[in-house]
Amino acid sequence: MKIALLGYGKMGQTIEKIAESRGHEIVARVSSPENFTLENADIAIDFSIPDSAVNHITKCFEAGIPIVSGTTGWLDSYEDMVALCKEKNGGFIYASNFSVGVNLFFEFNKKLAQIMAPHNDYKVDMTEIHHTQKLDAPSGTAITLAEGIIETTPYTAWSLAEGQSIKDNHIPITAEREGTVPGTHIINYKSDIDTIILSHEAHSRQGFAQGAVVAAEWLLGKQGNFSMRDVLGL
Ligand SMILES: NC(=O)C1=CN([C@@H]2O[C@H](COP(=O)(O)OP(=O)(O)OC[C@H]3O[C@@H](n4cnc5c(N)ncnc54)[C@H](OP(=O)(O)O)[C@@H]3O)[C@@H](O)[C@H]2O)C=CC1
Ligand SMILES: O=C(O)C1=N[C@H](C(=O)O)C[C@H](O)C1
Repeated sequence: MKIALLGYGKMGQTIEKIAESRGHEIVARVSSPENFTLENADIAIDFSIPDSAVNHITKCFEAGIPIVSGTTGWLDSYEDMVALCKEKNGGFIYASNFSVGVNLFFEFNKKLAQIMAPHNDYKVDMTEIHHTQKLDAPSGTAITLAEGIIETTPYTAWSLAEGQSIKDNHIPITAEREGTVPGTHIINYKSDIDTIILSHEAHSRQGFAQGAVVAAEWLLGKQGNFSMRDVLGL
């Protein structure tokens, strides 16, 4: 595959190595808002910044290039991008986290939430820990985890825990920024008697990048809006 990398920072560069090791060619490395060309690309992989994601996705649909989007922090426009994908017969996968381990963790999270739903003596809270360069909070992964809990429990929303009191039916999410941490997510169910903890700790960016390349290989030649559940057959 000929791949355009939209965003060539920590993730773009890790994806480049993995894509080349799997026999793909990088035909564009984009790291500025200036006009860029998708000429010669079979597919685009976007790991850039929240403010550029919608523009990147729109340009790909207009150029008929399928796009794998890993950028977080732009999800207010997600439904618009899904509609545009349909209108333009595009190919699209967004995932807040492309690693296989985290996608399994998403499934465990939903199952645990289902089991915990009747036990209202347990209160849920979440902590995500990332490197200090991260622009958005909470992480996209934490938002996906919260949505997985909201599906089957009396919780109706999530709120960033920043000292103020949080409504009983909101899931508090604490976002910590520390050194170079690639990504850690911890879900606590706490009662007066005990705490149940489900956690995932990424050791590097390898899993995110590998998952994005696998998603791109899977998406090539398909039309529609897909998820990592489709890619992994979950
Ligand atoms: N879904 C997933 O599995 C994962 C998602 N992410 C998400 O991916 C995104 C990128 O993460 P990461 O690589 O760590 O971040 P970096 O800051 O390392 O890289 C961002 C890149 O985007 C570039 N950029 C800035 N503005 C634009 C623009 N307007 N158009 C194109 N490129 C631009 C930056 O260029 P410059 O350096 O010149 O500013 C830089 O190359 C984040 O949103 C992060 O949350 C991260 C890991 C996994
Ligand atoms: O910015 C990061 O680094 C990461 N972002 C994603 C997110 O917001 O969930 C995925 C991963 O946790 C790393």
